[in-house]
Amino acid sequence: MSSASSTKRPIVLFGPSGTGKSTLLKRLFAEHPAEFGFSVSNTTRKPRAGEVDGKDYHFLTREQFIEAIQNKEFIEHAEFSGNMYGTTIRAVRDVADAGKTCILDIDVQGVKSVKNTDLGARFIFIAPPSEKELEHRLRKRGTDDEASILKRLQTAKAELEYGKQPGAYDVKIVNDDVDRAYKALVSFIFGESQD
Ligand SMILES: Nc1ncnc2c1ncn2[C@@H]1O[C@H](COP(=O)(O)OP(=O)(O)OP(=O)(O)O)[C@@H](O)[C@H]1O
Repeated sequence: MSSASSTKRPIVLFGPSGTGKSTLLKRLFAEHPAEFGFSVSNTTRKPRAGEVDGKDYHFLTREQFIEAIQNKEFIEHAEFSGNMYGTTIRAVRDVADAGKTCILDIDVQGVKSVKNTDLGARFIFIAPPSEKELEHRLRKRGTDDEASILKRLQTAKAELEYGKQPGAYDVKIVNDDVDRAYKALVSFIFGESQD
């Protein structure tokens, strides 16, 4: 394998809401700004002042977006407040072609979808020390109301179940102590298993 894409295999992080994926990624991007990138999302929302097509988002019409869904171009897509948003396989490949490792922070449906592509991704399951601790972190984070917390905990059960399936991930990192978890993350990402 010699193409840029094959040497920059995307990294998929998944795991229940509140396990600390954003916390770990924030540190990774801060310490290695040139090496990693996020893919540019697609949306049917109108550009806001200053937003650049292809940089902030790929701005599509609803018709274009629906056509792309039908052509199976999306890894994941969803509708929020009347606008469609999604990540395409192409957008992930673009990051590798630009010489960076694409990081995807997605849900289990997205994970399954990436597995059905030839992106050659590596999968990292970020797990909480326990369901109790997960609930504690979500409450402490203070970004969600009670209904949203309960919904996240419900979804978490299914995600933890998925994580038990054989072949679900390449590595599981329990985010008990954030420094330890971060070290495990970096060691896997830069480790020998990269190619
Ligand atoms: N190892 C840790 N120990 C204690 N608290 C942690 C740890 N890692 C993260 N946290 C805290 O837990 C909360 C949830 O973390 P974070 O927002 O990074 O989760 P997430 O997995 O990205 O969630 P979401 O999928 O909802 O974006 C945050 O308040 C964060 O500061």
